[in-house]
Amino acid sequence: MFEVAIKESFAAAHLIRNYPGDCARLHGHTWFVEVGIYGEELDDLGMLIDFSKLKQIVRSYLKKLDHQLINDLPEFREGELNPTAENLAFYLYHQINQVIKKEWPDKKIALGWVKVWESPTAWAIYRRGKNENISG
Ligand SMILES: Nc1nc2c(c(=O)[nH]1)N=C([C@H](O)[C@H](O)COP(=O)(O)OP(=O)(O)OP(=O)(O)O)CN2
Ligand SMILES: [Zn+2]
Repeated sequence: MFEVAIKESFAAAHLIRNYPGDCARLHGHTWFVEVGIYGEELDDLGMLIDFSKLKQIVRSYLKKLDHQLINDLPEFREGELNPTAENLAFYLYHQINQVIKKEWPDKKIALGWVKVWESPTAWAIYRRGKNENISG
């Protein structure tokens, strides 16, 4: 099995609702996002997926978050997801997975995981479910 990953970043503010401490107050981060793709077969160039193509897809979603207050986005408003690193990884996983499934309907590649770094010392990851096969 091959696996490739790319890393991108964006800057955004958030506050964690109901957090028992400082993180309940508005504050900002430079978030780093890593995205991993896996598959068994390489193309004629010897690539699983072109890094540049994968970066384009990821950037198109990070653009929506860049210089935003994440809590203002519909998916992260009151009553929806609390904007933790875990929930951002979950959200980005499902957004990016839709594109991967649409653009590679032959199922040669699959999204494996999305990792979100909230600071240089803390990250959260959302991984493809153990029971999801490559065509899931
Ligand atoms: N599991 C999670 N824990 C925390 C999250 C999160 O998203 N998932 N988020 C926060 C805060 O948003 C905070 O900004 C980051 O926390 P932390 O790394 O503790 O912040 P510091 O950079 O101030 O940490 P140092 O103690 O200076 O290393 C909190 N927890
Ligand atoms: Zn934070």
